[in-house]
Amino acid sequence: AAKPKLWYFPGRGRMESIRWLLAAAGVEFEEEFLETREQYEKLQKDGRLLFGQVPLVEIDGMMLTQTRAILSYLAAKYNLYGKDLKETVRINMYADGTQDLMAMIMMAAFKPPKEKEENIALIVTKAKTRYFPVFEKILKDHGEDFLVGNKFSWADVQLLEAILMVEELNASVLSDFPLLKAFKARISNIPTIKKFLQPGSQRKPPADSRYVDVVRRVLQF
Ligand SMILES: CCCCC[C@H]1O[C@@H](O)C[C@@H]1SC[C@H](NC(=O)CC[C@H](N)C(=O)O)C(=O)NCC(=O)O
Repeated sequence: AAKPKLWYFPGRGRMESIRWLLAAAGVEFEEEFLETREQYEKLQKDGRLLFGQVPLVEIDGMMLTQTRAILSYLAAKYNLYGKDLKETVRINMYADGTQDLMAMIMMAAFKPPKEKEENIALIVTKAKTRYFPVFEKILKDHGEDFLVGNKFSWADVQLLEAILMVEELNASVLSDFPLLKAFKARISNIPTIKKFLQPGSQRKPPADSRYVDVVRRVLQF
């Protein structure tokens, strides 16, 4: 079968969680990077962007947009979505929470420089007071290796992605969360994830001014 194809800017943004999930599932994918307004307008003209937005993923003969819809499709397709509806809804809750946390980091790149420091401090505080305590408690209460049903799922992939992103802002953010520290080591050692964490993988670096400039140029804002 043809490899899934991802259309997005040359950076993390909303597409990075999709890259993580495909990589965790051991699925190779191709990427088209949007660097010019023309590329974006062509996708629109060709009717490939349902609401005129990216991420866009071509998979199984479909042109998919809407990040959460794509992630849900992939989680189900690669059996990373729980054994029944009760597990699936838990995975959705946890994934939505980590998406909310990562969206703060994603948007921070577009804030004016003078607000950056304050913004980062707020994100780290949110991670330490709202999100990480929840996942530390889940791991403590369940005493299992994974967040849901003691089986590797999309929720585990996204929590690791979020932990690493917050650590890029503050390296000692897990100092009060021993179970999350162990979780990070465990999940990072899953072969498909370990490979994705190696240099040279399709994982993207933190947003920089070049990335912001490309997005602003393509989307003209
Ligand atoms: C101020 C922050 C702007 C961020 C802009 C983009 O850069 C990324 O880091 C985040 C977004 S992604 C690009 C943006 N896509 C979305 O907002 C998709 C939202 C959708 N609900 C999804 O989850 O996929 C885009 O195509 N916009 C065109 C436009 O709506 O006309």
